[in-house]
Amino acid sequence: MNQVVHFGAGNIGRGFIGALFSKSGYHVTFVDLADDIINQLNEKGQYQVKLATDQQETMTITNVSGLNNMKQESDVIEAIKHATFLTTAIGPNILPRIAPLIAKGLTERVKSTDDKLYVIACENQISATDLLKGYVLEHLDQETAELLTGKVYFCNSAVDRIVPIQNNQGSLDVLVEPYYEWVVETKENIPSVDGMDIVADLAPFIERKLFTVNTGHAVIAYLGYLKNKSFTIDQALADEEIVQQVKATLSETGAYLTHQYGLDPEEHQQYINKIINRFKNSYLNDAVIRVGRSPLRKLGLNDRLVRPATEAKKAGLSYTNLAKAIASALLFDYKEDEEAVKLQAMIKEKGVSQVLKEVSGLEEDNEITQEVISYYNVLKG
Ligand SMILES: NC(=O)c1ccc[n+]([C@@H]2O[C@H](COP(=O)([O-])OP(=O)(O)OC[C@H]3O[C@@H](n4cnc5c(N)ncnc54)[C@H](O)[C@@H]3O)[C@@H](O)[C@H]2O)c1
Ligand SMILES: O=P(O)(O)OC[C@@H](O)[C@@H](O)[C@H](O)[C@H](O)CO
Repeated sequence: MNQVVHFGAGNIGRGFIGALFSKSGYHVTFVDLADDIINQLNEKGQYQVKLATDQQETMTITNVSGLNNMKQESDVIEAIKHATFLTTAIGPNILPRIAPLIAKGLTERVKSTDDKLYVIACENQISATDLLKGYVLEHLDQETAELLTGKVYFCNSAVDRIVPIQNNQGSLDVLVEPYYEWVVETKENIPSVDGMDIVADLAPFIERKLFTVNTGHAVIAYLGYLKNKSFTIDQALADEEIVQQVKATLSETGAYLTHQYGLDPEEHQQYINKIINRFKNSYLNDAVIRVGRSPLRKLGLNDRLVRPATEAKKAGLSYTNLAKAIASALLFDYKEDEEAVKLQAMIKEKGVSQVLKEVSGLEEDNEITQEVISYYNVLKG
């Protein structure tokens, strides 16, 4: 049986990527540091993926097992030696931490086989696999790095499926939305996996996804949080002001995307409408505090808020609603979120303007910065 090593046995790992591989006839070895999940994967060897619909259709995911990367390093290396795919869905900030072990696995693998391995980071970040490759190369000597050529392929990807935080007392089962899209960039003839779409150029796909699904999601999460910290996304969308703000923001990202990639405006509008309907799914129970998580990452230069704003500005397009979205992200002060706590401490110590410079790469005299600050003061009240 073909093998996959997947880092991150969380919501997307179990509810999306692992599930697709299992359904395509692969054995999936999940690698995670959460003992409870790893033990259950090994004891049960299966779990359920349940769709967030009226009927709650359920699929059983089999041929799964788990390894703890902190305690079973040599087993992970062995698994990498025998895999066809190595995937991650662990969070972009964690990639540097798993890179040393992946490097060890690749070092052993290229000594023992010429079989091809496809590495795909399934994270909400532009060029996540390239970033992972860079971290891995830092841990390889020149000779081993050269041996990867023609044997190990690093493919960027875009993943789309809403999987909320699970409310099921530590069970392995995962509730997911029915919709999914997984686009992988490669020119190689890679083994087919049900649900994986191959493209030669990912840029329009990842930007369309990140600057529509994730920008829209962030607007609802941050404005929703300001209205009620315990809102879910669908509850926030019951507020007409938030609906209008999401639509206005997605018109701005839409104008940039159509300008940049020559998308058909009508088709893109249908894509936006479909996504707003996905957000309204009340079965998902998706908390604004999950969607707003890690605001420092989300305020990054290349992420869902700042990049479309800077790109729209460059193209002479409107970015005022994106500036408002950035301002609302700066107000995310959820105490259980490490990055939110850090962000608020930075704002208190240095002021918004300096934070925008350090976190988002926006200079003080940038017109975007000035708009963000004026919205920040209005929203702060
Ligand atoms: N949930 C979604 O709707 C969704 C959709 C598309 C993409 N994504 C992306 O997928 C990635 C994962 O998101 P998620 O929602 O599944 O998060 P999650 O928190 O449910 O899963 C992350 C998993 O990684 C594990 N982990 C963390 N640090 C680790 C380490 N050092 N070593 C090993 N395991 C470690 C955690 O224990 C957890 O099981 C993120 O990049 C996210 O942006 C999420
Ligand atoms: O995972 P994040 O923190 O980058 O973003 C939060 C949500 O917007 C995200 O998880 C979406 O649910 C997902 O990207 C849908 O495909």
